[in-house]
Amino acid sequence: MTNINPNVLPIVPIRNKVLLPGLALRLQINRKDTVLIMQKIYKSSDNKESKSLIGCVPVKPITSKENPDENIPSPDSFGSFKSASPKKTIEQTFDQSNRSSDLHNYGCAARIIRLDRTVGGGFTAVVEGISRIRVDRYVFERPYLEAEITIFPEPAIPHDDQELQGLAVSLKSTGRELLAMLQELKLPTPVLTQLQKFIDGASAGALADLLISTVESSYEEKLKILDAHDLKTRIATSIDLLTRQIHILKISQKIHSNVEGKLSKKQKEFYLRQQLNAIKEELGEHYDSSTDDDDVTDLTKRLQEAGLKPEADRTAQRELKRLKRMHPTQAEYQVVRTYLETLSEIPWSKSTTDVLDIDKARHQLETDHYGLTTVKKRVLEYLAVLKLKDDMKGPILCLLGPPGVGKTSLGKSIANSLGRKFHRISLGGVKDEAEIRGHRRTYIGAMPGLISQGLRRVGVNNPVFLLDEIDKVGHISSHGNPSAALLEVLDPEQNNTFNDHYINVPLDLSKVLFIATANQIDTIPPPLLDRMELITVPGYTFDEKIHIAQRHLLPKQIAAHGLSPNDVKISNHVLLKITTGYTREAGVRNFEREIASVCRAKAVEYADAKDKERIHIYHPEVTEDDVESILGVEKFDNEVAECASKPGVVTGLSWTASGSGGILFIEATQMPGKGILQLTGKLGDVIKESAQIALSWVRAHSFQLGITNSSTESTFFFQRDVHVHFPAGAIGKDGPSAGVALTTALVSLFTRKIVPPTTAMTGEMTLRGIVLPVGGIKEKVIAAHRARIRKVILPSRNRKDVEGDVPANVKEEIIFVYANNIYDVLQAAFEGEKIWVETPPIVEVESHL
Ligand SMILES: Nc1ncnc2c1ncn2[C@@H]1O[C@H](COP(=O)(O)OP(=O)(O)OP(=O)(O)O)[C@@H](O)[C@H]1O
Repeated sequence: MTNINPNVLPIVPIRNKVLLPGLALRLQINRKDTVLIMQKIYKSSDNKESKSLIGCVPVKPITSKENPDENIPSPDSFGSFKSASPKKTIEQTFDQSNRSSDLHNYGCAARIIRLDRTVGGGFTAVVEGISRIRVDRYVFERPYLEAEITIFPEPAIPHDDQELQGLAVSLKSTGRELLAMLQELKLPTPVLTQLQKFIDGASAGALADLLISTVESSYEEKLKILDAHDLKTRIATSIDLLTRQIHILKISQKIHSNVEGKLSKKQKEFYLRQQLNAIKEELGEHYDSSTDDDDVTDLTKRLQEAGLKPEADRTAQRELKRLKRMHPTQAEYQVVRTYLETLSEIPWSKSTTDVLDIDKARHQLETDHYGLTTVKKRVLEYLAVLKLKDDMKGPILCLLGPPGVGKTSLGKSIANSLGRKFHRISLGGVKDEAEIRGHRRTYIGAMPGLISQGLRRVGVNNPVFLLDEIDKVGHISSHGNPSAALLEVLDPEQNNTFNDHYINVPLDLSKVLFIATANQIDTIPPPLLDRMELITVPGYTFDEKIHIAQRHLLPKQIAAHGLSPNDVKISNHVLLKITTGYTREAGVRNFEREIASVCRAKAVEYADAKDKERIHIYHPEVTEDDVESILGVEKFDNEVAECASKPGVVTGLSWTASGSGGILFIEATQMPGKGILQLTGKLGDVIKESAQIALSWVRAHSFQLGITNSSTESTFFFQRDVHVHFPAGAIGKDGPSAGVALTTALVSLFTRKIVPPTTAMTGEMTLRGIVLPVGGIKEKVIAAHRARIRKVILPSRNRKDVEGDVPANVKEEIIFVYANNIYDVLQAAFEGEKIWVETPPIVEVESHL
């Protein structure tokens, strides 16, 4: 880190103002330079003393020829002792256009005591003068000015210097005289007390600086005081100026007393307030009111540039008028200012140009994501329509799928392919309608809603908004109904006049391309669902995951860890070990995390070898053993193999709440009792009813299945209780699709016959034993494949789903058995074992016609 040498300081040119030691000044600063200077200052934290020092150097005065208005006394100098106010248009900023040759030779070293952002994106800094400096040589001018300086510490008055002693006494008495005049003006006591304290306590040099800054003087006079590092000259000049001011005050008081009677109470208050501000400002206690004026001008300009819609413009003008009438210390001032700032930042008419090149878009989608064919196809159709019709009206796409399957990154890729800006709005946990629609401005701490904030952030009115986790948005409550607000956002017929309570003028969202994502469908309110076109993004098979890893995740992680593609090589079988042994998910998020851990370890190894100059011993290949030493022992065993076969246990296929498929073990056990069926595992009503149906069917066919000895025996089931449990008890389960698995589990329990754990099943069963089709087949089958299931028993009416949707490699590795009725299921589940003593009756097949 570099130290700031106190003899070399960054130079901040200031216009029309002079900073003197002991005084504070507010500067408006052009952003680009500030960032650079601030970086320089704050980075060099080693040298605390000089840490936040800058040199404030006034710009040379413009001669009256160059600017004839400059030396005309300001009209507000009537009796007041406000310093000659700079022309409002000339800001006391430092900007790139100032060259060293424009600057005065003397300045003041200052410490930055506060830094605030302004509306225009710049900064204002409050600086405190420390000591006079002379600029000896500019070290460089770009990107900001920096100069070698000489510091002039404040000299003490030597005891034997009679002349200086005398001057100091004279300064104090002139100061007291000025104070007496001010007391007559009835200024507030705290200000006067402070001034009194200075006069009594401050050294002559400091007092000269302070008093001079409170009297009316021209820029040139102020520069003269700045140059006067010699005490004698400084005190003498100050006495002159003070005496002149006292004289002016006396005259003005005379006029004032004549006029005062004619002033209304309001005018008088205004007049006194002006004076108070001037004093406070000079004492460094007050904001620079010109800054606020600049704020308003700046706001007006920005509102003009924002191209507001007529209705918004009317509101803006009305509020601007109110703002101008307000005093900045009023609490309401900030509220109105923030509101106008928000209005000016909404992209009313700014938009990006769409790149509607289907071929390019196809290429982009293909490069960013592996697989996901349906989604890509649908997106391209969407773009094609957009190209032909030039209108975004149409259903909102909703990507539905488990976490980590690339829904968010697909959204980003769509935005990229369209050449649009992308913004993600996370709706998970949004319970309050105001979060979508904003708070009314009467509310303390009111803010615009997520949609308006998103527009503000992207700065254009045609971005791609990804409404993430739309299924987690809250429903009606005491805080309103966020999903109803979303409905308005997503409705192409209404969203050109979306009403954000904070903005309070209609916003046009019709150019925004909304894409929603959801993990599950059940919790999406039906009206919202109705507006959206669902595109399912199913979980990946191991094969797909390995492709994704080789093509996307691994190169991404290698680059993220500062390595080059040849520095880490992971073969497919090692990747397979990572995904099977360390992750259990439908998507690839954890897989990516584990790959990142491997890359991190390789990065350390690589850097180490490089440091020791033994790069030749570094091996880019990652072996299975490396994986174990980096990631530890495998977290997940082969799920199915782990489960020993037992009577009463059957592997079912589920569609979990997270939207992914999964396998689940249904456990049934019996005990002596009274014929009670107990069900556990956080089950919904439908699944409970399926269990009842299963038990009834088994009881009805108990003789046929060899469970009871005669078809009339009824005691068997009355002497025992049956308990069925669905493990992972904390996760809610529902739906009819466990019907066949439940029946099989009960048959297995009572017949003591075993279903191999590598056989899984799904399907609804009627009381007559007919097997009905269920949903989510693709996800369930993919999950079964992930869990190394060999045989899957499915309703025969689901055959088309397997044939149409399931990836070929999965189909190759799994045996599918399609069942019309429960007898087919039992036959397949018990793998040809003889399960019935009597030939099963022919079950008639339901007609679908
Ligand atoms: N098919 C794919 N091709 C390339 N990368 C993918 C694919 N699917 C997922 N990824 C990568 O997986 C990571 C996780 O994806 P992303 O964050 O988009 O998941 P998500 O589905 O939005 O999850 P969530 O529902 O939790 O928000 C990203 O780095 C993404 O690039």
